[in-house]
This record gives sequence, C-alpha cells and structure tokens, in this order.
Amino acid sequence: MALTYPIHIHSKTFSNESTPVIRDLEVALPGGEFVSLLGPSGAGKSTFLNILAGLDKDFEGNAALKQENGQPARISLMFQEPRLMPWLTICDNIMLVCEGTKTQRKHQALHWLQQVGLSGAENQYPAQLSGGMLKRAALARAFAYEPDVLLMDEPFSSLDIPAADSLRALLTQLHQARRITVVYVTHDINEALMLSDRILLLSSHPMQIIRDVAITEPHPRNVQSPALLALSQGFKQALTHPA
Ligand SMILES: Nc1ncnc2c1ncn2[C@@H]1O[C@H](COP(=O)(O)OP(=O)(O)OP(=O)(O)O)[C@@H](O)[C@H]1O
Repeated sequence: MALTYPIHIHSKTFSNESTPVIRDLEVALPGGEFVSLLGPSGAGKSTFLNILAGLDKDFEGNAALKQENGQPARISLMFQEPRLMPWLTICDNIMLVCEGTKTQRKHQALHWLQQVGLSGAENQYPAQLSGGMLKRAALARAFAYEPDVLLMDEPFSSLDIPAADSLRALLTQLHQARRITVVYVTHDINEALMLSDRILLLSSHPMQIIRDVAITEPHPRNVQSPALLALSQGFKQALTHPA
C-alpha cells in the first residue's frame, strides 16, 4: 500500500572529473516522509537532488520519481534563492503554479499565502518583501503546486536564526498537514534532527549512504533532548570518522 520511490544511481561523473561524485547509491524514499540528506559540503547532495528533480539526466541508473500509476510524480523545488518573478506580485507568482480558472487560481493562491502567514502581502512585489517573507512566498508556491514530492536544497540557510527557526516550524506544520514526500538537503545536523522523519547520512568521494536513521521524536522537537543529543553526537562522529 505505502508508496516508495526506488532510486539507484550506479554512477554520476561530471565531464571534467575522472572519478564519480556518486557511486552505487541505492535507496527507497518512502512516500509521505520527510527525508533529509545530511552530509559534508561538496559531498554531492545538490547533484543528487538535481538528478531527482530531472534537471540532470547525465548519470547511470534510475532516479525517476513515479506515482503508483506509473505517471511521473509532481515535483516542486525550493532552493536557497526564492526565485520568484520580480515583475509579478506575490499573488500572481503563486497563481502561476495553480490550476483552474483565474478565480480558482486566485482563491488557491490566497489560501496558500494565508497558510504561510502572508495574508495582506498578496499585492506586493518580491523586492518589497524581507528575506523571511520571500521564503514564505516560495514555500506557498511550492505547496500550491500540489506536489507529490518537494525537493529542497538548503532553503533557509541564508536567513537569521529566528527567521530560519520560524520557517522550519512552518514547514513541519505544512508537512504534517499534507504528508507529501519531502527530500531536504542540509549540512546542519540540528536542522535535520528538527525536521526529519528519516535522515540519510552521506559520505563524500564518492557520495554514499553511511547511515539511514528514522527519527521518531514527536514534534515540536528540542535538539537538546537526550535522544536527539545522542543522535547528534553519533552523526558528528560518523561524519568526522567515516568507516
Ligand atoms: N556542474 C558541475 N560541473 C563539475 N563539477 C561539479 C558540478 N556541480 C558540482 N560539481 C562538483 O561535484 C561535487 C559535489 O557538488 P554538490 O554541489 O553536489 O555538493 P553538495 O554536497 O551539495 O555541497 P554543498 O553542501 O557545499 O552545496 C563537488 O566537488 C563539486 O565541485
């Protein structure tokens, strides 16, 4: 019954490199779960995410995300930069990914803006919003597309700590309500522990999964709790001294 996305990347080598960035990476991504890809800088996390997104097809293996009926999964992407169209209002930016009549799309856009705490900002342009508000708008757009899978590459890394914490809490809330599959790239152990149902700990050169850990602590989480502190210590050790 439970949908999983089977992924097997035999090899990914950039044309200017002699050795693969990713080799023999096999994982079944469970549908509806929040999975973090946690690994050191330069490990190949973004490369892996680009492959999952279908943006990079130059690899050996199978990484097609498909629904149960064999159709391609609907995928939303969120990167470090919000990538909103500067010449469109926030509402129009969200409407771009909605379906239906103009009235229906506007209704959906306003719903999602309300969900992310941006009611009242719909007629503003991206340049008029703060960094945190822009991320909220990008999050609204990502969910408004009604994706099966949301791929996120360090989306909150440029924010100050309170803004990033508030966005993480919002993301957890939205994920718990919608239960879409989220694949989240980060090199921040605490961020992965705060957000994830499951953490794939990754090594570099070539990138491989060195641990696959389910995080069962209920939300909201406290990274200072004994269980999460112990996991954090274990991850630090594994990243410093990979087997
Ligand atoms: N387009 C490219 N052409 C050549 N090499 C690349 C390209 N993109 C990434 N690389 C190399 O592949 C390796 C993995 O990069 P990638 O950005 O996927 O790592 P990452 O784990 O996401 O790192 P970070 O956390 O710093 O963003 C790095 O050595 C990088 O230099």
